[in-house]
Amino acid sequence: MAVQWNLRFGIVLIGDSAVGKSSLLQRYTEGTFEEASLSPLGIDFKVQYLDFDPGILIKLLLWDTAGQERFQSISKSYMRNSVGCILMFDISQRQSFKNIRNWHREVMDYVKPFTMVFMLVGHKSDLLVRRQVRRAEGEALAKELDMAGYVEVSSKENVNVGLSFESLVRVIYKRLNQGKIPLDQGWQGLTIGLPFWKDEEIIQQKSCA
Ligand SMILES: Nc1nc2c(ncn2[C@@H]2O[C@H](COP(=O)(O)OP(=O)(O)OP(=O)(O)O)[C@@H](O)[C@H]2O)c(=O)[nH]1
Repeated sequence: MAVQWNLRFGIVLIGDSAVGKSSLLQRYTEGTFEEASLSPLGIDFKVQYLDFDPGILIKLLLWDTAGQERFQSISKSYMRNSVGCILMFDISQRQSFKNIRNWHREVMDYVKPFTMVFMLVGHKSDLLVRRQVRRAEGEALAKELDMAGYVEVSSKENVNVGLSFESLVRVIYKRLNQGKIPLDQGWQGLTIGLPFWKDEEIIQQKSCA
């Protein structure tokens, strides 16, 4: 029987090739880590359910994009199907951090007029001795670009993996409740399934796929 969810959020993982997007997704959804993982041929996705506030089940559609240039047109179409973006760099590769601004600009341009909530992830935090980006720099950039936050994560050592997704989901949920996320018919980024209570009013189903 199909799972009855209240909300469905599309979340896309974006960042340079080899920052660890597939590894983070694998750790989060399957609890495993492999030293060598195959790059998706353009796009891959996983589903995860989150028992959120009491009585609210959120279905996450998690899109794993390929960082390589040749796949970028494919990745773009999935940005529009998402309300959240895990924007990732590798703390041991300064260039991947420098590229965050470009990724951010590209996503913002592409998703207009829809909303995108970003979480900045400094990945491979286990590589402390090879660190090329300070935590304070990550925090400052997330603030400057008005992101939901900055978190340092290691998929290898399983540090802050759930936190990175759940903090993003919490901010999206909060903004939805504040009416800051316009719901357009036909937009797949955020979908309301079973009606749920928000304060005094009930949020009804707008569209359900
Ligand atoms: N030390 C360390 N290595 C990691 C971590 N996460 C991933 N890696 C390694 O980084 C490499 C790249 O990981 P992927 O998950 O394939 O990276 P990706 O961003 O999906 O790469 P593309 O698909 O090419 O865009 C692999 O060799 C992983 O084993 C981590 O938390 N710590």
